[in-house]
Amino acid sequence: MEVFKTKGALKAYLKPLKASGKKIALVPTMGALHNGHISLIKLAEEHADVIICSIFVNPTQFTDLKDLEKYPRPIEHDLAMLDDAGCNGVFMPNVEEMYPFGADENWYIDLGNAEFLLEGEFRKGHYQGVTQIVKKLFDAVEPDVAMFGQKDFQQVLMIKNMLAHFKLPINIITCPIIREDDGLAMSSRNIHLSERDRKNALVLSKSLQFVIDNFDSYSLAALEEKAKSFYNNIDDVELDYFTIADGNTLEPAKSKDENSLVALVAAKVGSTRLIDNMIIM
Ligand SMILES: Nc1ncnc2c1ncn2[C@@H]1O[C@H](COP(=O)(O)OP(=O)(O)OP(=O)(O)O)[C@@H](O)[C@H]1O
Ligand SMILES: CC(C)(CO)[C@@H](O)C(=O)[O-]
Ligand code: BAL
Repeated sequence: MEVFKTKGALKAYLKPLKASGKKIALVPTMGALHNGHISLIKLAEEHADVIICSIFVNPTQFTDLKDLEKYPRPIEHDLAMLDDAGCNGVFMPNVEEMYPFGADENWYIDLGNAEFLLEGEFRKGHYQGVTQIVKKLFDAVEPDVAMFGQKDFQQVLMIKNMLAHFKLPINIITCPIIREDDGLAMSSRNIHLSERDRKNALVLSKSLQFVIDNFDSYSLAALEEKAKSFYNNIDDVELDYFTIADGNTLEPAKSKDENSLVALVAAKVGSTRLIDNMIIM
């Protein structure tokens, strides 16, 4: 497995591969890898010949400095996992490589109204930062396909809107959420959970599963209310939102007949903010 710290070295590696017709997949990550990330690498193997994983903790998408500072960076462990998974190349630039004129460079694109809902409401400007770095990663790799996890449901929508904005010919593949045996969605931030937080964190997947299991039994409003009641009286868990939304607009679903329905949740468990979702249809 090759490791690249600069765009130049990465492009030099990819050029002959592209010239010989190889298809390139990009798997963007912020590192601290787990089996969710590895599932993206494995799925990429079904869509491309050469898999590039990027590891970059992007400062412009963090709205909370403490969250950025404590983001885990176990780089040796990450490289070993990627090598085992059969990844061909890792792009791990530093901040100067991605933001040569400083991380405060200008960036704003219209991502539609969904930018301001859910995560966008609680992490203002987050999706400008995400699309800014993903555009830079796309420019560096010029992949045929790029893999993203459904766990960040809204992120996939925002990246598709960014792609439409720039008319980029990249196939975006959304990968299913990989969970621990007890249902907790894998996340790099899970390592911050204390033993008690780890148990409490199950409320996210349980409340979502409740909606899936009882969808035919209650109205949308009753489903949402009952799911939210899972969060009453759990010490140290603070619900940011629980919503059943239209999967295309992320606006609250008006009826069960929408083309696409998804239940999404974000909650602070102890001091760790987690998100999760389940697609209803
Ligand atoms: N449990 C999971 N299953 C499948 N894909 C996942 C999972 N967790 C993260 N991903 C995807 O991996 C990619 C990189 O995500 P990232 O590096 O931010 O990891 P993460 O675990 O989501 O970390 P955190 O949520 O703490 O930021 C994203 O496309 C994300 O949606
Ligand atoms: C897509 C991404 C790598 C951009 O920094 C990040 O938001 C993530 O890991 O989901
Ligand atoms: N996985 C989404 C990246 C973030 O939380 O900033």
